[in-house]
Amino acid sequence: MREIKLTQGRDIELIKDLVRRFQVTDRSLEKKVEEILEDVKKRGDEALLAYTREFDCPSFTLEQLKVEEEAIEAAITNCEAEFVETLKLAAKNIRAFHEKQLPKSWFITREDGTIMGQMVRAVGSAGLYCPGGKGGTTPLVSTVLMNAIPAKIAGVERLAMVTPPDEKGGISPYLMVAAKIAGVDEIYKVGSAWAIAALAYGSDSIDPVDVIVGPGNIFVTLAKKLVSGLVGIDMIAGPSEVLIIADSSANPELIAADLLSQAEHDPMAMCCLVTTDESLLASVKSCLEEQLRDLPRKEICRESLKSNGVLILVHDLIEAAWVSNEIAPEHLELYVEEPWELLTQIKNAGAIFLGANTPESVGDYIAGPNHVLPTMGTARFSSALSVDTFLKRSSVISYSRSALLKDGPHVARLARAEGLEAHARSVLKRIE
Ligand SMILES: NC(=O)c1ccc[n+]([C@@H]2O[C@H](COP(=O)([O-])OP(=O)(O)OC[C@H]3O[C@@H](n4cnc5c(N)ncnc54)[C@H](O)[C@@H]3O)[C@@H](O)[C@H]2O)c1
Ligand SMILES: N[C@H](CO)Cc1c[nH]c[nH+]1
Ligand SMILES: [Zn+2]
Repeated sequence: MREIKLTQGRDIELIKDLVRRFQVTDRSLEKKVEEILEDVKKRGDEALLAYTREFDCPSFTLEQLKVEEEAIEAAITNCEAEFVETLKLAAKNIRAFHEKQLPKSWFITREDGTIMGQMVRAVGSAGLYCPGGKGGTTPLVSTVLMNAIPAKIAGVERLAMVTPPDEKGGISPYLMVAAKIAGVDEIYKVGSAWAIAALAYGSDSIDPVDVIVGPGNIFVTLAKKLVSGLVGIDMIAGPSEVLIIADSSANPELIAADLLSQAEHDPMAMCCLVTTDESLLASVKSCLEEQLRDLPRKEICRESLKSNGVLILVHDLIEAAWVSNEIAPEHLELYVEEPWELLTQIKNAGAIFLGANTPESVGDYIAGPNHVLPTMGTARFSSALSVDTFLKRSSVISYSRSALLKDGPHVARLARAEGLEAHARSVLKRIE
């Protein structure tokens, strides 16, 4: 892991590559993703089949693309009762949290009788990306709930979920059970950038959607970025990130465990410790080595720590907050004696976890807030997936006769100042 000592105070040069991590993403990846999108736009299902065979399942056929209702029913019948209980508990907490986000339409009436307001409506359809891991080996079941529950609360009529198939062309039955609990309407076994293309442009088998949400690896993330504008997207929810601010009260074993919990997502995951205590750095390093030994995904963790793991020493917690605000991490843990006090210094982070009893994992699965979060520094300007992601607001305006008589001349004056005579006449014809 890289070590940085900010002994001379706020030296932005020393953390520049972390702050600009999105800009330094390999441009050739974006080019590759562009080609995939173009190919799916042109060839539709044929391209989906070719990429799926090349990357996920060599024997895949188009008949396997859509998950049949019978397969979903079988998954539900065969699923362990305890697992269903856990999913239902997570769903309940996620629903309770997101229901609070639902905004209302509103209208105001002026004295002259004009009515104005904002009408909130859900998008018609949403595409939900659920990561499957290489070859569908590690599906993120919890992400099904995080994607679908806010969409349902918003009132989206059609939820189409995509996830990569495994080597045999199947998907985890847990994904199907979660999809059923969350109210997903269609499930397609297709992943990566080509799945995003299918949701954006449509293909013979998959109708296009209005909004695409959900996290994914760098290919999924770049694809979402590129189709954004044609469809809505939630945000740049790429490879996971955690930044932990710790003081001398923190337990190095738990810091190491929390860093590894994100490192295991992806070789591109970013794990960062910012501390005021130099001795903690050494302890965390040895705890990482110790814990890595028997982790099933230790190779992914090692790669992530090697390429994107950083230990930063700072003078005080105010400086730690500055570092974190510059990096704008997806997840921020405040593992310090007075986390609520430190919270007042935090400006940019997707989700913030306070104190020794709040490992980031509780947010991944059960607490209730959404785990689909902005990465690569985009927490500077974007937020967690929410009910809002699936809503649009239309302005509503209704003029009375007396209001038009009063405002009409002003409209005409402004329109003529802009050289737009037709605008002026459309009002004047009504009041003259
Ligand atoms: N930011 C968030 O909110 C959030 C939440 C959960 C997970 N994540 C991240 O989501 C990601 C999930 O990744 P994953 O791999 O488990 O699942 P994934 O579904 O995103 O990626 C697997 C797909 O990518 C394809 N792929 C592999 N190599 C490719 C290549 N060279 N070109 C094109 N496609 C290729 C695979 O064939 C498969 O279809 C991780 O990075 C994780 O950290 C982020
Ligand atoms: N930590 C991920 C968000 O970066 C979410 C997740 C799903 N499952 C486990 N973790
Ligand atoms: Zn996680």
